[in-house]
Amino acid sequence: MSLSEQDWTQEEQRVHKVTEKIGVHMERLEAEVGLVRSDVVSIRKHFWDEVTVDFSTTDGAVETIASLKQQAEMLSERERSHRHSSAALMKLKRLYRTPYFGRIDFVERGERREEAIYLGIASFLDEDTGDYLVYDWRAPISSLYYDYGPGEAVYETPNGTVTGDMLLKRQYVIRDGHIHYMFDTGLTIGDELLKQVLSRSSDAQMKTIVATIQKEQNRIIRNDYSRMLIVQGAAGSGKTSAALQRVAFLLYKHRETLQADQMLLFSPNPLFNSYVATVLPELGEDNMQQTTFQAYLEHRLGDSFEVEDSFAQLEYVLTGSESEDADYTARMSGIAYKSSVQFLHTVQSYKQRLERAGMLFKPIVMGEKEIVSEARLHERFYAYDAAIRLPNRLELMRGWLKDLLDDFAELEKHEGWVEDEIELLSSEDYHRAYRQLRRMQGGRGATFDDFDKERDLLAGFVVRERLRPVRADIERLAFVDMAGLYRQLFSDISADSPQPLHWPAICEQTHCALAAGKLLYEDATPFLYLMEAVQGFHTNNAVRHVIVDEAQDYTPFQMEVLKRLFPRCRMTALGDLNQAIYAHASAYSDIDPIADLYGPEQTEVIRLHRSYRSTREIVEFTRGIVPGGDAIEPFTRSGAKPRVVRVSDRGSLHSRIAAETERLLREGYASVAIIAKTASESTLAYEALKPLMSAPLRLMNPSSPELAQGPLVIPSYLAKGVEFDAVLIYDGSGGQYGRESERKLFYTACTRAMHELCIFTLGEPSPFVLAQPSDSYDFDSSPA
Ligand SMILES: Nc1ncnc2c1ncn2[C@@H]1O[C@H](COP(=O)(O)OP(=O)(O)OP(=O)(O)O)[C@@H](O)[C@H]1O
Repeated sequence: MSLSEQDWTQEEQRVHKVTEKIGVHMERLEAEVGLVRSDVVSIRKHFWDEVTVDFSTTDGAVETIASLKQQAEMLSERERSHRHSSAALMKLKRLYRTPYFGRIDFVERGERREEAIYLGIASFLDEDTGDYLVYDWRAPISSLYYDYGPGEAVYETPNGTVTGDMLLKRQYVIRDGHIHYMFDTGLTIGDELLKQVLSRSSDAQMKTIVATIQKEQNRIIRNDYSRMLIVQGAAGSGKTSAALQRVAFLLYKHRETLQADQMLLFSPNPLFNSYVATVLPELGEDNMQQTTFQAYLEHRLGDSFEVEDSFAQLEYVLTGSESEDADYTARMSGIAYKSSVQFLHTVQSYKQRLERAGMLFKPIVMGEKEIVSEARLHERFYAYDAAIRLPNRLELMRGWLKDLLDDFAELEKHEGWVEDEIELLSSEDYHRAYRQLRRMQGGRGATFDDFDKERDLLAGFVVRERLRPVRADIERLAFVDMAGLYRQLFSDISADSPQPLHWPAICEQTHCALAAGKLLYEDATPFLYLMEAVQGFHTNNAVRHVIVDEAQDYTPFQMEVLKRLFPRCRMTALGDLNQAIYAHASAYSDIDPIADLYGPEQTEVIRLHRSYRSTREIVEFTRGIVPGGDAIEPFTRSGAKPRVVRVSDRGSLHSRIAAETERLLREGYASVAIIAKTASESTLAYEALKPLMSAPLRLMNPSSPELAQGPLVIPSYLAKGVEFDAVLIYDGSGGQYGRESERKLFYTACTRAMHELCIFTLGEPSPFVLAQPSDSYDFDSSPA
């Protein structure tokens, strides 16, 4: 629809008027922020001037504490106010540059007058008239913009449904107070604008999408009733984007009760964490908490075991070969089994059996001396009423053991070694003992003037110090032999359940790793689950919403652990079965294990079929790689066809890749990723390519904290969730991507490309390439 000159003039004038008002408000707020800041500085500087310190009398102490408290409260109130007004100022600054991006004219049923609603990243009120000059994109009425085109339209408010007619829907690109583009649109949110947005060059940070949210994405963002929302969507369909705008939406809708630190995102890797970290701040919200499942495993098990990480497992899986290595074959079978629902059920029934028999304990010892034998622990445990749950029995045992330890300590005081230790006490220890004694007696009458008493107290101190680690072990239930219980589980399976292939070798591998103090990645979560089932599940009630990105990579065990860990939270799980790259992927032939987590009543599944990231040509090529790919719809943005470049030796491979990278950089692409299959192949590629390039090349590995700008080399599994202007597959030959299990990895790597995709192959291309229609890519086998 073409817009008249008058429209342009009016709209320009409005932008001018609104930015002017925002400017006035900003100036006022800037002054306010300055004042509050100087208050904070001054209170911090003169904190002690205002406090009269007097601890010589009880009244003096009470007064001192009261004045300290008052001073601290005043400081924290000023600090809060500073944070608040600084955040408001930041928001206004953003609005000043881009006050709004959309407009709808809406007339409510039964009303005469239409209202023009302008949408921006935050609301802005005209103080003189009380009118909204800009509506927050998350306000109830703003959903009209995302859900409807001109015509009848409906939106939900807390007071019910509002129906009416949308007379106009207009989009703007406003930068620094000037309208760059403006057009009226139909039902979808301007394909034109979306095309422009998607055509731009990517960088190391994800962008907000509020101006161009699509209807199906809006359903995800505004869904506020399901306990579990599952988003199953094609690569590049906006799952992560929708989830992040959803966080912003929920923070807005529940602003009285929900804070950013009560929302937690589980990311596939730390690189991804940094990639998405700017989205919420750009929307004027604080960032939510971000972590990885691996970090959680480390936190829970890292003190007792060396926990293998998921990437080390993947490296093993991707570099080994079934035909050459029996260990490898057994481990692959073990990974699949240990990640299965069947194994989850086996662990659950094992736990039930432990209620009646089979618990294993470690004797409680001090050095060589046994304080409580294994047999006694065992006997005590099964002496409790069988109806008492395992964790509760252990809780009772903990109390019992602490009492036993006190009795033991009392007797131990008279042993010869104690006398020797007292003799050896340094003056520092002696003073510690004295201070401890004072503390225990509440600071009253503690003196070392009586020799016997002194000896007794020092003996108590010495024994207590010696028993400190024993007490700590009892506190953390270390007397339960968890490694033994996990090992025993495997003998149990031998007895009465169906066993996977290569069972003896799987048991052997598990035992060896445990004996070396290691937990293989596939064992870590089952082990944690068993530990929690026996000792009691850790829970976190503070977190109210958990978002699991790349949920297809989570095993049923991991999902179960998350469910139990966050019993009060709602969950959003984002996944794409076509990108299930782990060896345990067969655990999900569909999303059932995730869908079953909270049951159908509490679960909603939304599917996204449209892919926005890549050009039509790239989507048309990549969707052929995966089963069911026909359902993936490309967005109407065109670019060059993917290229397949076949070379015959590694030297040409490197020179061609270097030349291609340089070309792409010259053409203005900011992010060019050379994606290798594994970390070891990435290192090899990096070392060879670095000297051939004029631009600085970066190597990404599992411990890289953030995605580098510019050209980089990255292992395929680390590129998950992120995107690049151009992707060069380092070696897409049949040798590298030939096994069925590598299909999804190859798909994941190729779908990282936004504008250009080039697959280099050393020899025969992968069967996943050759299976594509030959007109879906350009083939080049000429020498460099
Ligand atoms: N409505 C939209 N408006 C503008 N850009 C969008 C929109 N939806 C998605 N995009 C863009 O498409 C790209 C892919 O989005 P995103 O990473 O959220 O997809 P995804 O489904 O999580 O992808 P993957 O599963 O492949 O990691 C991003 O650049 C994102 O900004």
